Amino acid sequence: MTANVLSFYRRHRLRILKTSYILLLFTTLYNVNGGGSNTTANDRKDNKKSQVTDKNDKTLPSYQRNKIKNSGRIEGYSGNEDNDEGEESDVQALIISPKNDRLSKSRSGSNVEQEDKKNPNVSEPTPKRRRTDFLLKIILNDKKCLILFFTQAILLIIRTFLSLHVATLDGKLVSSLVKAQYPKFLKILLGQWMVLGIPASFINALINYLTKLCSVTINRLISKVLLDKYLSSHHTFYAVAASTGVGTGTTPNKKDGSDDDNNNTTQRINSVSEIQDNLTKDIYTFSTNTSILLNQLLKPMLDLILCSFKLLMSSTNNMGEGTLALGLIVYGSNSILKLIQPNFTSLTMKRASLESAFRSLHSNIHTHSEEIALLKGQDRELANLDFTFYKLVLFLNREIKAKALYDLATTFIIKYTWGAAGLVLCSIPIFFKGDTTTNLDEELLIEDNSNRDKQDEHDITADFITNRRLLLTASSSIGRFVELKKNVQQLRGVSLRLNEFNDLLDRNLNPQLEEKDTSMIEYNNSLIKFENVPLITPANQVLVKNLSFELKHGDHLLIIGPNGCGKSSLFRILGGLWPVRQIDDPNLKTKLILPKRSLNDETNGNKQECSIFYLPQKPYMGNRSTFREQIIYPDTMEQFLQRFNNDYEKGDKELTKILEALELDDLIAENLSLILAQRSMNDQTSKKISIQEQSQAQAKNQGEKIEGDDVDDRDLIMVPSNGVETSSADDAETSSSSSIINVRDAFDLRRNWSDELSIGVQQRLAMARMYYHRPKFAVLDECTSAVSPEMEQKMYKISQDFGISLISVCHRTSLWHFHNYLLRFDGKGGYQFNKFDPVKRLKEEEKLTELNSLLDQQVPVWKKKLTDLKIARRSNLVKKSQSELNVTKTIA
Ligand SMILES: Nc1ncnc2c1ncn2[C@@H]1O[C@H](COP(=O)(O)OP(=O)(O)OP(=O)(O)O)[C@@H](O)[C@H]1O
Repeated sequence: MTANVLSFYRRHRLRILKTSYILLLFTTLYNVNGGGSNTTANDRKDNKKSQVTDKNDKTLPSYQRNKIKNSGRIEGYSGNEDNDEGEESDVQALIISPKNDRLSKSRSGSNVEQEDKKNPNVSEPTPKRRRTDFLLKIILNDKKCLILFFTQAILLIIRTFLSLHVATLDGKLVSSLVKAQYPKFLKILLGQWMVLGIPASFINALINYLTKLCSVTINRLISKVLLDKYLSSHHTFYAVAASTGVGTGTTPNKKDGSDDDNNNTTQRINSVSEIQDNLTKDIYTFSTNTSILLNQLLKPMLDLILCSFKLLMSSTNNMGEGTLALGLIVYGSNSILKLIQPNFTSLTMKRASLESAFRSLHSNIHTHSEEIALLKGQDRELANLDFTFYKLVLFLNREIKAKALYDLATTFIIKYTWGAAGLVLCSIPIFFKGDTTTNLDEELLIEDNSNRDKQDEHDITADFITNRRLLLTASSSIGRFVELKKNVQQLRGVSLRLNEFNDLLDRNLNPQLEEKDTSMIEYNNSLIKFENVPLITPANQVLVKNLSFELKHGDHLLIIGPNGCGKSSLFRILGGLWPVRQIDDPNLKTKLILPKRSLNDETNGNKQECSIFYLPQKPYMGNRSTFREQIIYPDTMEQFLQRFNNDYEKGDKELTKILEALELDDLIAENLSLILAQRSMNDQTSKKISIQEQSQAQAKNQGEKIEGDDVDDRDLIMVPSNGVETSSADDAETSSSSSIINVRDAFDLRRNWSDELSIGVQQRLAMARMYYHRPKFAVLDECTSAVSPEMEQKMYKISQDFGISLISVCHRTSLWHFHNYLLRFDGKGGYQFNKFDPVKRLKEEEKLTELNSLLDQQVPVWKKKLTDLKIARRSNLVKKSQSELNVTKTIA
């Protein structure tokens, strides 16, 4: 039986060994991909362990901990050194939960239901399988990407064959060295080894180039898809920001400490920064890691297969079995490594989330620097920053600890255990030389003893070097597999983040919303009609149960009411930012008729006229855009040129007219003077540089070495000239006078508009925008609050002269006479909509004011008189009773 098996094995030895290698390789590969699920439990164990050890973590600067504790303003922070456990568990809860609870929520039933009930925009949770498709689909659907991967694969195969050839040449080289065969050595070195170097270097460089090209291509593809979705409509990016940013929490609540609460808080804190990271950092990391994936996967696989096959075919006996044994050792030790491997997927997600939270706080300070500075809120901000930074550092410490043990084990096992096993394998033919020749005829061996010895010596040296080299390659390939496992998990972490973001975008894509709303929404460019429309906030607060009114083009509506009654909310529904909800009463039908929202709607390539325009209290000023782009926003330059038949002058004239009407023509002069100042600065710099260049040339001629700060000065010349025409640097002295400057340059100037212009000027500039677009309806939400009363009157008057129907919220009665309809909210869910006679109403208001002031003046006077009278009456009574007493006394 044993003999049969042995003979079968001998007959099919090569096939059995090859199949075993491949099976072993694929099992290892499977572990690379499937390791994540196993490690979750380990990771939790790690986290628990580190939670205990980190309780006494003193690695943080004490000032941070003290600062956080002393501030006592962070919600829920115990502020007690002994009570670190609470804080730890809170931070831990935050860390354990994935970055974003969008995913975890979608897996936990009850939370989803509650959340979905609250937010009707949230659709059914997306199955996990769909998520994995998104990035893969993008890559697989792109031909260029596939070609790049395919070429990369071919090049990697060629490189592996070249490496094998180099290994064989190495063996031959050393063998000829040992035998002192110098001509043969030189022949192999120059004739084969060096020649092989040419294609090898070319292929290496090409692989590097293709990997980078692949990374850029994937980056471009994913960025395009996500950005297109993100900015697909005015609703999507607003809803995405609102859905992640709604909420008041700034720091986790320590005491209730539930995971979900913490998750929600993390999500809210991170929202803005998270989106930025998703659209920049995550895409970059994903594309870079994906582009090197093939290299990481294919190279070690090919190396392993080819090296082990080569070892199998080796002239040395039992080398194939030895390699298989080595493979089994590797498999076993790899399984041990798995036990202590941290979950890199979750580590990547958590780190990214905490980093985003920290960055988000920084950008918040940057955005609101003036307000915070005026409120002297730096201590509070520092405490918040410290707290967030503390959480990040705490997590990083844990991550380092978890990785350190793993790295230690990996290094020892890969470098030393596998290295030693490889050396033992290589030494077998040397130490057991007799065994390798047992099959040879003994007689022949005795006869050719001296010759065979020489031959064996040659074979053994060459084989040893070749085998050693092959084993080294195989061993480093297995090491790369272990690395690959880590990278694949990290890649999975990033792709989960991107998939979550994609799901969020999908949920907020406008078409879904419109589909739902088509029955309730109609478009009419000359009419705004609310029919039984409830005003409900995204937080489900009912502001007005049932609102109905109608406004035709040519009418002007004034909206008044107390703060928070829903004036701006009405505009949000009108602007399509909040969904239109169906009224509760089944007998009533909800309908909203409104003008077409978008300014940029195009039919057959022609831009349609603007139908509705919104002016908020704080106008949006796009920094880094030109003055012209500021006024024509959101139109592009192409649309501007199209409107004025490519005639800049005509367009700028129109803009100047608008600015003059708003008394903003000063801005043109201001821009021109800024350009002049900037240009003279540039002139001076170029003059300075030309002088320095001259002196440098002179110094060179004299053989002197010049030391100077010319590099810094050169940097100055990089300041953009903002389209100002300047003469050449040669006649720098005369350039100021000779250069031409015109109004067009003033409109081409780029400035930090939101920082450099006062709110009043910004409001006027926003009005200029409206005049430029000349919409049919304009929503003015306290948009003139920072403008002088005279200018305000002028602005409203011009608007009406342009035929714009105004829907305004304004507290000043001086603007009432511009309106003929009134919508009045009472702040308790009720409203009145009437025709509005401003003259009558104002007269009544004036009467009321007069009466009020009269009362204000008269009431204290009459009050005083009443008091005096009371006193007088009391004193009269006393006097009377005294006189009566006297009379009685006299009578008596
Ligand atoms: N994005 C939002 N999510 C949830 N609730 C909101 C949102 N925006 C506003 N609200 C709530 O809706 C209510 C009405 O807000 P709105 O801005 O419409 O008031 P307003 O009448 O314009 O007040 P004001 O005159 O002070 O501007 C407020 O209670 C506010 O808290």
